[in-house]
Amino acid sequence: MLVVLLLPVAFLIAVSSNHFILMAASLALLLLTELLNSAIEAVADAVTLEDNPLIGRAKDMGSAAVFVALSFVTLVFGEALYRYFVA
Ligand SMILES: Nc1ncnc2c1ncn2[C@@H]1O[C@H](COP(=O)(O)OP(=O)(O)OP(=O)(O)O)[C@@H](O)[C@H]1O
Repeated sequence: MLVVLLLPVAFLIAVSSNHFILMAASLALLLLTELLNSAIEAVADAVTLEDNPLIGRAKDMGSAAVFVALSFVTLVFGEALYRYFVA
């Protein structure tokens, strides 16, 4: 959802085609990690819904991957918005 909303924003505030590609790539990375995290969660829940330290670890690492991708989106879009509105 966030990805769909931010893509037109990227198109509007990008200063060059390469800049737009960087922003679109950061969104694609976020979408990829979200999909893989959801896949890990689905497989983990299919294996067992009971408490299991390894499943907990797998889900934590999936969430951490999403956090890393989200941080990158924040960095890329933060810089672009700063450049557009302030600089
Ligand atoms: N079967 C399990 N065994 C041990 N720990 C679990 C198990 N299921 C979930 N957990 C722990 O609870 C946390 C939250 O799990 P949950 O399945 O709700 O994922 P989530 O990160 O909330 O998912 P979403 O990305 O949809 O918000 C996991 O990060 C993990 O630490």
